[in-house]
Amino acid sequence: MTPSARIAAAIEILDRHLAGSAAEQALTAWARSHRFAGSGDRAAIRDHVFDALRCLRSFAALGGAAELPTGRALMIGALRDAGISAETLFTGEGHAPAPLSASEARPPPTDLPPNVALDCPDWLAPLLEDSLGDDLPPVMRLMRQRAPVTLRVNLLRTTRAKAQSALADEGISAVPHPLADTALHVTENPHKLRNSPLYLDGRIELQDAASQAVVAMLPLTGAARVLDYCAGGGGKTLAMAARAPARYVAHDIAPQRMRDLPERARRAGIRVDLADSARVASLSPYDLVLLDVPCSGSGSWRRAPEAKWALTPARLAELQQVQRQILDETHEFVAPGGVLAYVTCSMLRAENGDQVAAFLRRAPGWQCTVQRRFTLRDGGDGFFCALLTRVPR
Ligand SMILES: C[S@@+](CC[C@H](N)C(=O)[O-])C[C@H]1O[C@@H](n2cnc3c(N)ncnc32)[C@H](O)[C@@H]1O
Repeated sequence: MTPSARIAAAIEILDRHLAGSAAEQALTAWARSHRFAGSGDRAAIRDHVFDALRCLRSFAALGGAAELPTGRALMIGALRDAGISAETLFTGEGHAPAPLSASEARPPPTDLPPNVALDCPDWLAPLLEDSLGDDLPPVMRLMRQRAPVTLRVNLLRTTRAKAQSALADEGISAVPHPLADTALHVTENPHKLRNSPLYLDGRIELQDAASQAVVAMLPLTGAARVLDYCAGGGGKTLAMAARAPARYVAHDIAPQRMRDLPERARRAGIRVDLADSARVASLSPYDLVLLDVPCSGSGSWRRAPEAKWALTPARLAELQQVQRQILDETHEFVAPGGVLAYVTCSMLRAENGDQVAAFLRRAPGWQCTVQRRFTLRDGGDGFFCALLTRVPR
């Protein structure tokens, strides 16, 4: 496919998304009806679509969208944002999009309002500013870019240096990431990872660097029993188990999310018990309970940009309620002297420090010993981790 034809495909997919389909669904539907498109075409089109979703407001404004964005406006805006003249690709020739109309060809505004330029929803700007202060503009600028591809090296199976060199032998370049001693930042050929023997035999996993840094903060040494209460796919369960031996118990309100965990654990040389709520209670107390709670995901909007635009004040309030509830229903599982680790991939104070402060007011006999927030400026996704210790009586 030509660059213009890829843009035309992205326009079609974005229009389908703007009409209500999830972006992944719209991409899959397009690929099914265009089987001639090769993997390189599909990857390039996907990049166009996700770039546009990350930068929805600014691209729409640069593309001259009136009220609501359209696929065409987004792609015209994307080209202008990259300093490329849209006329060179919107030629109408072959499979290229139709030439620009007179209104589309009008020069774009030169000074976009700050929330538009930063692709920040208006209602969220004050909340993000309250949380990030002067870091808001640089963090939101980074949020407009693609997320880095980062690996976690399974230290049970290899070392970071050996993994780096084995990857290089396969043509995959990676460099140590400063945020965690297990992290490698992939700088070349990330598309080769899925078929790499290192991935297939459990020596590496895809995992964000800040996510790994959070796991490195957990007091695992000497812990005999560890519960991952919101385990999901089990990324953090596996990362913990690769750091220190213990009995690892994984739970999730939606157990089907953990369906790949046994196979991933087997590949990684790790044992994990999957447990329902009754079993979680019967196995308590735990030395460490990890609560990687559901949240706005504001730290990972680069990877899931639809979530940035879908979040509403009502949904945020609902999430805060679930977070409170999870803290309240699990803290009794922690042994005296043990730790409740409260983690989000959010940068919003309302889901982080405010939740911890409110929990400490509700639950006497607990203290917060460590609290750290990561932003995109640290080199990974945005995360928050607070270690709450149950003071022995
Ligand atoms: C942030 S994700 C977990 C990601 C996972 N820890 C990882 O590292 O791959 C949050 C998870 O919490 C689960 N969840 C939501 N509400 C819950 C609840 N009340 N109790 C337990 N798990 C819950 C969701 O199903 C989701 O899988």
